[in-house]
Amino acid sequence: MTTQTEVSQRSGTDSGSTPVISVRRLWKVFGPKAEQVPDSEELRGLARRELMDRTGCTAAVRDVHFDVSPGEVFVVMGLSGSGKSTLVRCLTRLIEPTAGEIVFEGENIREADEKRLRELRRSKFSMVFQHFGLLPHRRVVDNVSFGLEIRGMGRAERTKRALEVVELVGLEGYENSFPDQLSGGMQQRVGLARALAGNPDVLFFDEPFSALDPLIRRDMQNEVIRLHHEVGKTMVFITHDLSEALKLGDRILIMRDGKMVQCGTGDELVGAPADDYVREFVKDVPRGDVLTLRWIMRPLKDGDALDGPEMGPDVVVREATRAVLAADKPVKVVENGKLLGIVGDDEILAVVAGQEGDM
Ligand SMILES: Nc1ncnc2c1ncn2[C@@H]1O[C@H](COP(=O)(O)OP(=O)(O)OP(=O)(O)O)[C@@H](O)[C@H]1O
Repeated sequence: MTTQTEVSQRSGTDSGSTPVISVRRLWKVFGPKAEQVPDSEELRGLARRELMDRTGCTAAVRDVHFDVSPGEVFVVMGLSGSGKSTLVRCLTRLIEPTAGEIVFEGENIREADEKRLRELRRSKFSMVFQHFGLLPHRRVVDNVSFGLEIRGMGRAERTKRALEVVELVGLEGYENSFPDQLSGGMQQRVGLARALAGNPDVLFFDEPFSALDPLIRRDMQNEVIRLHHEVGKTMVFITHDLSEALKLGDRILIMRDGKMVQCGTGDELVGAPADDYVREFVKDVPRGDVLTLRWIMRPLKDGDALDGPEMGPDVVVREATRAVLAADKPVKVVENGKLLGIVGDDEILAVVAGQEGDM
């Protein structure tokens, strides 16, 4: 079994690359004299209700810190009111943070003046919201090129770029339609195309698919995965849906009452939930779909046969099940030539049986 220390080592500053976004001690407090809350040892620790009674303030984001690596899909998840939207809006200063540090590509965003912020929002960030915000009197291609027009790009060039991204999001043939002639899923594709048109460094998604029917929603999730493979953008994605978070996120930050409860990969959340809140979130997740062999392997024992097949520690249990059960010797879990542990029928069946027990 992977230990807690190994987990926190793996979920620390990850790949070692310079983060695109680095957040430290971030606070957003709404209410009178908000700035006194993060500075006061006494007020900082108060629960929501008490803080409201004492100061009239709500701490929507409390002392949050994380890094987002280049090309990562970073998901912020939590129940309604946990502070997800406020947190993500603070990153681009659509909401002004109360305290803390936000560094974007080496630049302290909190020090940016209005002009610089406008530049950043035009050229580096894009947002996709649940409400598409499309301009009803403009055709798809003109909706998509709208941001480029504001930047002062000429008609021919912006139309060319818009047509490229319209094709990228699978809307070829609908360039000249008006938004109200499109389904919800297609309108959200226009929203995606519009966000991609300016070739931003980071895409922010605020619950973009919550209003869509489940099947369309699944299509759009697959679309984001496909686009991520194709364009490799860094993405910050808000959702309150764990299955969406697990499907899309390289890492997931779980929030509760403005605080970060846990930040890690899907298998870390499912394999080592930080507390009962996270445990409750992940309790219905089919463990075999998320956990990897690293989580279920056991140490080598005297008498173990060592001539079984080899697999990597990051193979998902579901994908390994057939091969492990078919082998007449236990599978050796090997990483960089080093034997990490053993997985046999018992380890696999414990996960599969656990899953059945949960259903
Ligand atoms: N402008 C505001 N003034 C006062 N309180 C606010 C304001 N905006 C948000 N809040 C409070 O901050 C907390 C976090 O809200 P936020 O909208 O960020 O949560 P959320 O997790 O995004 O929720 P949802 O999923 O419902 O959008 C809530 O208690 C909310 O009432």
